[in-house]
Amino acid sequence: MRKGVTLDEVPSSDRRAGSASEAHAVAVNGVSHWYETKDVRVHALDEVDLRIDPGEFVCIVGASGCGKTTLLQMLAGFLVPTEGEITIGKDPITGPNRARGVVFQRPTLFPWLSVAQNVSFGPRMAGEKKESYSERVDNYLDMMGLSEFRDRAPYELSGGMQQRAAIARVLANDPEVILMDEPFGALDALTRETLQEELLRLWRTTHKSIMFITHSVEEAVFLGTRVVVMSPRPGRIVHQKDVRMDLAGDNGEPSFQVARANVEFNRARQEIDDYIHGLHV
Ligand SMILES: Nc1ncnc2c1ncn2[C@@H]1O[C@H](COP(=O)(O)OP(=O)(O)OP(=O)(O)O)[C@@H](O)[C@H]1O
Repeated sequence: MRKGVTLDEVPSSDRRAGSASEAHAVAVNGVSHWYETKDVRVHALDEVDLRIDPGEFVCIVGASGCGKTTLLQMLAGFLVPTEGEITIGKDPITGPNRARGVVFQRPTLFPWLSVAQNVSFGPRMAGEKKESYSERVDNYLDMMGLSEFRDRAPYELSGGMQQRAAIARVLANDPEVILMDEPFGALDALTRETLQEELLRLWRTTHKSIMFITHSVEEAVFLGTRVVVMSPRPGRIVHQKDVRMDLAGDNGEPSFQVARANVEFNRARQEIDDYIHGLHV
C-alpha cells in the first residue's frame, strides 16, 4: 500500500482496507458532554465532529482525562451525548448493538465458559443456529491462533491469549465497527507488538472499521490510517493526520522494526506528540 497520500487521493478500491458502503459510515456531529454528579459538573467533551468511513482504522490519542473513553462509550451506545448526535449511516445510535463491538483494556471473558463458548456467545444469545455461526467462530479462533485452546477455560490462557479471545468474540458478532479502548495497554511489550501486528493483519482481512484508543503515539501511527488528537479536557479535536505509509518488512507485512527506522513514521510521531503537548499553534 502506498503511504503519505491523503484519503482523498486514494481511490476507495485501493485503500489499505476498503470496501463496504456509506451505510456504515460513523458520523459524530457537534457532540458535547457533561457528567453531572451530586456536587460537580464535569465538561468532558466539547463540540466534537468526527467521521469514520467504512474500512478506516482511526486511532484517538490525547492526554489522560481528555474524554477518549467518553467518546468511545457514546459510539458503543453506552452513553448518550448531552449535545449533538452520532449516526451510523442514516441511523442515530440509541443504545448498544452487536453491530458495534467493544474490546476493553482487560479482556472480559466469562470465566465459566470455554474459549470457544465465549467466542460463540454473541451469536448464540442472538438466537443464531449453530450451522450459521460455527464456521465463523472456527475461522476467528483460527485467525487469532486459538484453535487448539478452544476447549480451555479463560484462566488457562495468558493475558495476550485472553485478549485475542476477546477480539475473536467481538468479531464473531460480525460487527460493522470495532471500538477498542487501549486493548493492549495491560500487556507486556513483546506480546503487545505481536498483537498489534496480528490486529493489522486481521483488519486487512476483515475490512472492519476500527476506532482505537491509545496513549501510545507510536502504536497509533503504526496501526492507524488516521490519527486524531484530542485536547485536554474538555476534549476537542485539535489535529487529524493521515498516517498510511508502507511499513512492510521482508515478509510483506507491516513491522515495527521497519517503522522505527522509517523517517516519515518518526516525523509523524513527533508532529502528533507536539500537538498532544500543545506545542503546535
Ligand atoms: N462517570 C463519570 N462521572 C463523572 N466524571 C466522569 C465520569 N467518567 C469520566 N469522567 C470524567 O470525564 C473526563 C473524561 O474522562 P474519560 O475517561 O473519557 O477520559 P480519557 O481520555 O479516556 O482518560 P484516560 O486516558 O485516563 O483513560 C475525566 O475528567 C473524567 O474524570
